[in-house]
This record gives sequence, structure tokens and C-alpha cells, in this order.
Amino acid sequence: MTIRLYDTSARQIRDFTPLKPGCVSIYLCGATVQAAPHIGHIRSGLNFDIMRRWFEYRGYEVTFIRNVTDIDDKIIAKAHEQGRPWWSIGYENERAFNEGYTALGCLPPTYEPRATGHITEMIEMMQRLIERGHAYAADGNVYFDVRSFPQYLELSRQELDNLLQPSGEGETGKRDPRDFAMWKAAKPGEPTWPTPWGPGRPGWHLECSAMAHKYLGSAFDVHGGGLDLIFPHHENEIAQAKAYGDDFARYWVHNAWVTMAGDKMSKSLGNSVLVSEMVKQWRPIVLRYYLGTPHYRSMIEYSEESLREAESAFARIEGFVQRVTELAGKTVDPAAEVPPAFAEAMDDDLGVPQALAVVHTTVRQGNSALAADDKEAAVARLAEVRAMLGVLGLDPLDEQWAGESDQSEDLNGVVDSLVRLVLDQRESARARKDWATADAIRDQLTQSGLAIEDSPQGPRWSLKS
Ligand SMILES: Nc1ncnc2c1ncn2[C@@H]1O[C@H](COP(=O)(O)OP(=O)(O)OP(=O)(O)O)[C@@H](O)[C@H]1O
Ligand SMILES: [Zn+2]
Repeated sequence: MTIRLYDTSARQIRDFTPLKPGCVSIYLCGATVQAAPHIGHIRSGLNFDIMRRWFEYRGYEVTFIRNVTDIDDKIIAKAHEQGRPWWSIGYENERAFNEGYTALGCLPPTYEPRATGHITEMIEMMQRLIERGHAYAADGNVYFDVRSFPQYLELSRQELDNLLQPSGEGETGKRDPRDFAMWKAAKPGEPTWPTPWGPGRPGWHLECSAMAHKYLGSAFDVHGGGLDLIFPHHENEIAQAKAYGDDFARYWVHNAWVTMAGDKMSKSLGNSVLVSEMVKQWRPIVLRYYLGTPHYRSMIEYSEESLREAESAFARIEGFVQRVTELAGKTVDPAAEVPPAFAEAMDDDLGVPQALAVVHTTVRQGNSALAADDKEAAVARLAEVRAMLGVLGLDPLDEQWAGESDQSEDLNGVVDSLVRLVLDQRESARARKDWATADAIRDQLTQSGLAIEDSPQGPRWSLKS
């Protein structure tokens, strides 16, 4: 019953014990809102949405923070390029991210703080770090002195002497080239906020240490983000927070990427597939299945073929849900508990692929029960399947998918009456012993992707698996 998580910091799977019994606090590095989200971004949100749902299933009260980085070099550059205010770029893309998360069924975070709303907290943090000898101001910038913090680079297990940390534009006055900027001095034409060290704007790393402290306190349970954030972002977050006096995160969890030809899908590499485009071609619930069911530590190499596989795997589950619901003549409620094998898989570092195998096995058992006309068993399997899908956010009968399942139910009804019409013709051919016509009809239906099964109640159709 203990949840175990792979902790990047320990390089191993550890038993999860919450800081406060019955509660879990999670901080996830969210979007830098310089452009609309690609499916890699939403994968990250989705992996942590599943984590949050599992903790909730296990009875924890979850506080889930996912921040918005609404000021950054690329946002400013884009604003200049397009002759727009920097914040209009941020607001527009923040909305696009939220539409993406919502389309794929991610529950809203408890709080979603924006970096620029926390300048006061950041200044307070820098002040204390300067007082404690961990930071210094130079030419209007404020730098973190990496040599003052001996645990620096413990998360990524690098040697300071081997480290190359390139300085950004205008980052002058560093004592050591590896010191990183917490605060950047004002440059002409850029937004600024006043500080005791002159006007400027926050660096990316500082905002997360300050917001995690504000919303989760000096220690919290899980810190998440994509693998790319381990260095420098998370190392720098740790340095600032711990040197400030916080215990900070107790478990570090990193999701693997969506890749294209082996490279991380990334705005800057130009290999992005936007969520807004994907939802026009694929049902959002299928996209959720595709992005959410591989293990969160496995890369997903994007391909249309694997998306189609996800689509047909999900159709097998959904077809079962629909058939039994029809047979039951009413909506079958999800079981109160998921099967033990599913729970065991989820407890083991969120083993969604193994948990999903339990869903598919249960669907197969349910289909056998249907074939044997054992309605009671079929309904019991459906209740289990719904409970499991609910935890993964993939229950097609859940109201969050209501819009789409209504549409597919309508379509299902239309297809059903068309197929029945054709099957009636096949039955008439068989009745007059015209086997050639009956077989030809059956072959044509099979070729169109339907499986026809003769049962004592007459022929039944389903989508071919
Ligand atoms: N291809 C990807 N696969 C999985 N997670 C990703 C991918 N790209 C970004 N993420 C994660 O999404 C979250 C938000 O990312 P952020 O907005 O900082 O974009 P980014 O990493 O700069 O993306 P890009 O490289 O496209 O500019 C982070 O936790 C990041 O690690
Ligand atoms: Zn962060």
C-alpha cells in the first residue's frame, strides 16, 4: 500500500512518506508562455495529473502547484518582433496552455501562480541570500555564488570544475563564470521592476524557489518537471532555496520527453506538433491515452502509426464499455476500488503500462462474459474497468468527456443501424441458401474494419481489434 517513486536525487525508487500525514504537496515547473503548447509540454502536465489522481485515489489531500513563467528572454524577443506588449504574448499563450491541459483532461492545479506576481517574494529571497553570503549584486544583476553552496550539482551529479555555465547577454561582473543570474539588470526596451540593486527583471530559476516557498512552505513533498530541467534549472532552484534556509523538495520526479527522430520536441528545434492542431485530427481522449499511458520515465517517439495503435487499443476498451452499458440498459457505476493488481502497478512508481495491462485483461474477461451471455459478470467487469479508467482520467463515460462521447454515441447509433441493414440482407441471403452473397456481404463488412460474430441472438458487430 506504500506508493514508491523514482527520485532523481537518490537515483532509485524510494518509498513515499509524506511530510504531513494524509497530505501531499507537489510543485511542477509549468509553461514558459512564449508560444502555444506542443504535445511534449502537455505530456509533462499529464504525467503529473496522473500522479496527482493516484495520490488522491490513495486518500491523500493533494496541493498541486503548476507555475507560469510569464517573463523571459524569448517572450520579450517575440514582443519586440511582433510590436506587442510582452504581457499580451504571455496571456495569449497561457490561455493556449490551459486549453491544451483541459482538452486532454488534466485537472486544474490547486494554484497556478505567475512569476511576475511574485517579485516581492523574489526580492526578499535575494536580500536574505546576500545577507548570508550566498549572493551578490554586480552592475544591477544579482548572482548566486555557486562556491558558497557546497552541495551545488548534487542532483545532476556533476563536478563544479567541469561545469560550463554560459553567461547570458549583459551578465557582467560575475566573480566566477559559473555563478548564475537570479536577477537581470534592466536593458533598454525591456520590462523592469524596481529593486534595492536597481531596476531589472527576474531570472527563471529564482521565481520557482520563491513561488514554491510561498505556496508550499519551506519543505514540500514532490518537485516535478521534464528531464531537461534537472540542470541548470532544478540545481539552481535547490541552491537558492536551501541557501535561503528551506529544506525544499523531498522527492525529485522527472518526466521523459516526447521526441521526434530522437530529439526532444522543442519550440526552438522547430519539430513541434501543436496540441491545437492535434485535437483537430484526433479525439482528445485518444491523445490522452497516447501521451499518458507509456511510463512517465520512457521517451515517446512521436509517430502517426503509434497514435493509430493507441486509437485502436482505446477503441477496444471503449467498445466494451459501450456494449455492456447498452446491455445493462443503464450507466454502470465504477467499482469503489480498483483491482489489486492495478493498484500494485500504480503504487510501483506509477506503473501505468502494467496497470493498463490489467484494464485490457479485465476487458477481455468482460468480453468473454458477454460471449457467454453472463450479464452479471460483464457488468462487474465494466464497473472495475470504469474505476481503473477513472484513475487514469480515461473513462469515456466521465462527464469531462461527455461532449465527445455524446458525439461518438450518436455516430455509433448511425453506424449500428447501417450495419444492421446490411446484416439483415445477409440473413435473407442465408435464408434462401444463397451462401455466395451471404459470404460476400460478410467479407465486405470485414474489409471495412468490422468484426461480425454470429450469436444465438443473431449476428453482432464490433470494430475489429
Ligand atoms: N518534448 C517534451 N517532452 C516532455 N516534456 C517536455 C517537452 N518539452 C518541454 N517539456 C516540459 O514541459 C514543461 C514546460 O516547458 P517550458 O515551457 O519550459 O518549455 P521548454 O522546455 O522551453 O520547451 P521548448 O524546448 O519547446 O521551448 C517543462 O517541465 C518541460 O520540461
Ligand atoms: Zn521551475
